[in-house]
Amino acid sequence: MASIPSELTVSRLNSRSEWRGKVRIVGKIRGWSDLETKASNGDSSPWISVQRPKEGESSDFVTVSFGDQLISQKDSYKLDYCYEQGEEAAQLFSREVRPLLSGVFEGLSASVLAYGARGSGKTFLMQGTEEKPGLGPLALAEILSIGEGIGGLVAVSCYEVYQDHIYDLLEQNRQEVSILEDSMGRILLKGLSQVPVKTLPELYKLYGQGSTSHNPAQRGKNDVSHRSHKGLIIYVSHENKDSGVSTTGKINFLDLAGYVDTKRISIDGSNLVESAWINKSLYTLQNVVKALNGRERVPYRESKLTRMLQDSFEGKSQSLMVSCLNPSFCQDTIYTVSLASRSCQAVNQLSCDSTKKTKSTARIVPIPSPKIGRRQTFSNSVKKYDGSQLRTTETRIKSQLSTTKGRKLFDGASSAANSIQEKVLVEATPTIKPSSLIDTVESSLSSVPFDMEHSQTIKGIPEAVTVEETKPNLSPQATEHSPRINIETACDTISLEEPKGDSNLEKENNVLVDVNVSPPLSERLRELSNSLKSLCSSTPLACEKYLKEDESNAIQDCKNLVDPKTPTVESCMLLKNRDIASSPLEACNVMSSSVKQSLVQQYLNCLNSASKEELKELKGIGEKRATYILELREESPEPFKNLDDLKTIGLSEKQIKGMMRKYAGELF
Ligand SMILES: Nc1ncnc2c1ncn2[C@@H]1O[C@H](COP(=O)(O)OP(=O)(O)OP(=O)(O)O)[C@@H](O)[C@H]1O
Repeated sequence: MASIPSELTVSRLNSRSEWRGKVRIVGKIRGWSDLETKASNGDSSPWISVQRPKEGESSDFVTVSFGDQLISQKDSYKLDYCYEQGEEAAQLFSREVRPLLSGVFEGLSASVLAYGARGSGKTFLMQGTEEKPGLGPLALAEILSIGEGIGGLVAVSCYEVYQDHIYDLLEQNRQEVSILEDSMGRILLKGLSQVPVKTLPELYKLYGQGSTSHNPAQRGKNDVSHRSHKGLIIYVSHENKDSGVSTTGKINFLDLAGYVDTKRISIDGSNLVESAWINKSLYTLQNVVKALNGRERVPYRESKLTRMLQDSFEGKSQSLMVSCLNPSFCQDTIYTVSLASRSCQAVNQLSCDSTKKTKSTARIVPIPSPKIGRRQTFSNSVKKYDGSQLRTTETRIKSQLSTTKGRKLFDGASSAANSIQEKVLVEATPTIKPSSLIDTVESSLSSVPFDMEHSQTIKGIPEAVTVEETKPNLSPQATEHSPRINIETACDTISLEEPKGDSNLEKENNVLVDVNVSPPLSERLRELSNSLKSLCSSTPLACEKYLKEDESNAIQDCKNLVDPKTPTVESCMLLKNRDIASSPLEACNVMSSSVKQSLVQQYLNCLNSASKEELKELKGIGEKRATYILELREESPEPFKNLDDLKTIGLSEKQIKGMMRKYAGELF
């Protein structure tokens, strides 16, 4: 029988004791570059110091401190470990990455993420050079040598995440990759090629090939800086000769784009959008890491980055986050390490309390086992719904508005995104195209929100859950790819925090979710989801169709839903409201929020697709803003995903709120 080398299993088992939570967070101080060594004239003492726990101390953490004549106070942060200058990728690999590999051979997923300020050595650590290979090549070399012994097949994918779009770097035309989820909850990356590799030089060749896609000459004129997250996935497939069961495991190496404080550094319009996307995905990632060991719903869907990593975080998967630190003064490095420390302490606080917790919320997500072939891509086994038109949104909104409270609707409208204690029951708000006014039974079902008070009256939602801030998932992608009602996602909890001054960090460290409360929210919501699904399935045709396996049939079926006997929007909403609301007033409130979201979404869709002349007719959008919006749309097809995104065109929160009030008021 082909078995996994015992030293790997042993090292993995040994490593588990160091793994307090699902995510281990370590620091890595970058070595001096040749240029820096020359410039420093021999005086190159780092501004970061690392204190390790003294013998006899109970703490396992290391403390990272910053001190320098340039900053007055000394800040210190706790991490699981910190690698100092002189400790290179090879050491980090042996101690942190090698232990993950046996899991990969067992069919599990793992991920290694490097993040940090610009120039903090992320690429050097992850990719390295041919002389000094980084973590990705070191892992591949080890996987190839083990794979050879057990007859395993190894393949790789390379991708980048640019402004919330994923591109295949091994395809010359930079094909866009879509994230799909099958009925088992497995994440499939449609359009991402997997190329078999047998030797390390083959990987370097592919890297070179992939990096030509980064060649500015091959990109558009607005694409000069092109900061993006870049990833390498190594897949290992092998068959257990005894059981005949074949498994595919994978390990994801992600070189995250550097964090830049856009408030501190002046950057031009296009870079601002780029940085905003990068920072948004980094905040989401931080929130995902914080939520992973808790009962909170993990907000994977808030960015493509975290969504695509979902199955590398779930189940038995383990992740390593390496916080890369500049050896000389860099404000963004302090911010990076403070994020790392917060995530680390959240993870560890939660894992310390794990003995008090009820059973884990983690699902074991089976990993797809594609047959690895030349440029093979995952086939799309997931149904997709094309948003067929049943009736006009306009009519629906007007009729809904007649039952709601007009102006009050938009108190706090600057954030459908920010409204505290607002919850969406299902994952996606309808995507309403101004031209066609799409409406669907599903999107109507999807647009029913409820607030925490309501949520606490629903069977299955624990009252003691503290949700700080929540926002509806307005992502059109979510609608596109996930036609089924998914209540868990709706309850994603994110903290919409801006980068804070470091003085606030201590305070924030204390704001943690009370983990002693049980049972897990996601589990209880899953029960609720199932009861709603059965409710839907008791109505003929409509809801059921989304669950069909065959995509084209489903699309055709949805198109056929013009049958007047199809359950109407109202009937579906009524059914739902009856479940959610305990009184007519509550039902009315639920409907109000729903209408508010529909209007917000319609407004955003208009910003994302209307002509310049139409844009200028919108309140608050003049000639300049309309031009800028068109520029933003050239860079990203849908730059406005929530009302907060209007800040990128220079509108304040107050202005956004005022605009939305007028917009809603004019309907009357
Ligand atoms: N351990 C090291 N020893 C010597 N030089 C290093 C080391 N790590 C990184 N460098 C050098 O520091 C510079 C920045 O490194 P790198 O490009 O990896 O940073 P980065 O964090 O990926 O930057 P960006 O965010 O801009 O992509 C490079 O010139 C690199 O060669």
